[in-house]
Amino acid sequence: MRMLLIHSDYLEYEVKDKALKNPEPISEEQKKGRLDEVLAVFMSVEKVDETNPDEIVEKAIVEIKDVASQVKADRIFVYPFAHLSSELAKPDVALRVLQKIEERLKEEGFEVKRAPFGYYKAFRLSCKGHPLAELSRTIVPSGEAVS
Ligand SMILES: NCC(=O)N[C@H]1[C@@H](O)[C@H](n2cnc3c(N)ncnc32)O[C@@H]1CO
Repeated sequence: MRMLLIHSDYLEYEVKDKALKNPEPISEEQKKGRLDEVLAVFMSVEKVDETNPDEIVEKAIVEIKDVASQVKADRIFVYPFAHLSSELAKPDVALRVLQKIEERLKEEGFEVKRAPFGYYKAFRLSCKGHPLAELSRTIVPSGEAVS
């Protein structure tokens, strides 16, 4: 999994079009979303993650909690983003991983939104610009090589 973490004044999105034949079903309310004072986490779930999705979820939680504590963010935006890797996991695996990450972050006490999966979306983001405002992380299941 590749993650781009942006500490932001806000992130807002608007669903524009389907990017998959069968995108995640969403309500009218989910077609737009915004969080203020948020750690936006853009995530590409990778093929290698398919060997142990549950482990990837827990490794992602560790990394996100670490950055969130450093930048003092208690809101997280989980953002599916298929542009950080050329070796993407299948959509059904990727969606399950991202749904589980959302669920686990809520269990950890964060306020969380997750942008809809399988769509083209317009988004606006205001990066805070401090030294830790733009970070990336790469995680793989144990025993796998980072490509
Ligand atoms: N910017 C718009 C967009 O990325 N849209 C992506 C993601 O929402 C989602 N998606 C599909 N596969 C993956 C994956 N492996 N990891 C993350 N998201 C995925 O499906 C869309 C088309 O690839």
